[in-house]
Amino acid sequence: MLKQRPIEVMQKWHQEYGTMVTLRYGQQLAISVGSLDIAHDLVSKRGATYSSRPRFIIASERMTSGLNSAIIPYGKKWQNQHRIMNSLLDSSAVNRYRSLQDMESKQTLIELLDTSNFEGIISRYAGSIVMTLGYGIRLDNTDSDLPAKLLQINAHPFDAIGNSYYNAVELFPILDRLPGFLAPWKRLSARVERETTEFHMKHLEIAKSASTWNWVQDALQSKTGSQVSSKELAYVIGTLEQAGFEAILTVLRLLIKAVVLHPNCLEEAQQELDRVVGPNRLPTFDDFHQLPYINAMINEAMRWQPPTPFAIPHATTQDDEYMGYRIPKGTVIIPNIWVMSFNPDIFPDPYEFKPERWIQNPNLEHSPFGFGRRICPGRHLGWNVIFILMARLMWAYNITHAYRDGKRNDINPWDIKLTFTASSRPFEASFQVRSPEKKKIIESEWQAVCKDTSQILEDIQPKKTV
Ligand code: HEM
Repeated sequence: MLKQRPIEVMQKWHQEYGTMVTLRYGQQLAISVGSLDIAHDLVSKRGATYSSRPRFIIASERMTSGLNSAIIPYGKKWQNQHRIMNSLLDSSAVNRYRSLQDMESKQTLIELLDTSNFEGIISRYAGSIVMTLGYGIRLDNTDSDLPAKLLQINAHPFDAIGNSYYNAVELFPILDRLPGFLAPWKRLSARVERETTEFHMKHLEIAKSASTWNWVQDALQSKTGSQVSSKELAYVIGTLEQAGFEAILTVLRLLIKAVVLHPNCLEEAQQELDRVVGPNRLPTFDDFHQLPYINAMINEAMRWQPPTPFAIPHATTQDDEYMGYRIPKGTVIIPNIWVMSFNPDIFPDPYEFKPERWIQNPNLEHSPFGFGRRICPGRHLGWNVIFILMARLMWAYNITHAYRDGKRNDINPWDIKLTFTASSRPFEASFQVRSPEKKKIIESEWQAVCKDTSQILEDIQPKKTV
């Protein structure tokens, strides 16, 4: 059962007061929006007004030099960074990255033949894809500490945003003028800033001197990318690495949990895979449109336990009026994805994991990637990386509860770490290959696939026009 956490308190307020709940803390006004239509009306349709972020003195200005694309205000700097990110992540760019995901998902399949300890394995998968694209650095085994480091670097600013002690500084910015010995956050922020900058700069340099294509080199060849400073570019790519890695890992873990807890859904997915793909080959990206149930599972997982329950709060840059209400400049807008996801009028039995609802009603809508101009730029890559691995895992394996000393390791579906993001706490699962024939296919596919990072990057770089 859910416990009363701040997120559920807000849910109660929405049930009591309706789809828009106004909160006031100090001088700051915030509106939690619990309806998809209203979020679209405001954030998507009135993008010129609703695309900034609240001022984050500690998380943005101090900890990340005002350069973390996800939390900087709307304006020229964000537009430049957005242009760079978009050219690396629009759907045509993302389609070129498929061969890398093909190889990495095959490695994941082969690793699971020997162990069910999936956490390190999916972490390597997600980390290797973003680090290879970003910098040409492949993680070919689970020993690398880079995935853990990416999580840590990403956590610093977002933990600061969720920290009520630091929020006092955001509410009363005058506190930030206190001398260092009375303002301990300054020392901590300076350390975080140093570590984050060193981490991103180190990888930027590696990527620059790499012999093959990567995101850094791609960006440097563009007009905008060549005009921003090295430090800013290091942060743009670094933000993609940390945000992308954490989000992909969170959704993969969530889907594995959903599959273990809902064997009927795994069975349905396997029937679809057996029908469309058959026993003699792995699923590929070409099967995407013939696998609606797998796509419905991904949709439903992100609805059932939204990875970013409040998106990232937006802020208004001018006064506005909506349905007779005045919304002043500087209002924080919280697209409350959590509340939207559990609306029983749109999603009956909202706490149940029911992929079939997306098949029964193809017009069903939700928005796990946020809204408007700040919508997640990594959504196409994220979906592909998750789709191909889940399709292959469910084709190849039965994924069930783990047993220890004959006793089933039960999983509490709602054991979630809820901060700025919602991520399932570690749990165990068992992966058993579905047949000796499938094992052979996994082994032969892994043997045949090109594992040479340089060759793969060479092939996926944009083709020059002559
Ligand atoms: C796979 C699941 C993912 C989910 C559920 C997700 C979700 C989100 C959400 C809700 C936002 C905030 C949008 C808003 O402000 O309205 C966001 C922003 C962002 N995401 Fe994702 N994301 C995912 C994958 C990725 C990937 C793979 C990358 C990078 C490769 C990425 C990079 C970013 C960045 C840079 C932003 C900030 C955009 C801005 O402020 O302009 N995300 N994401």
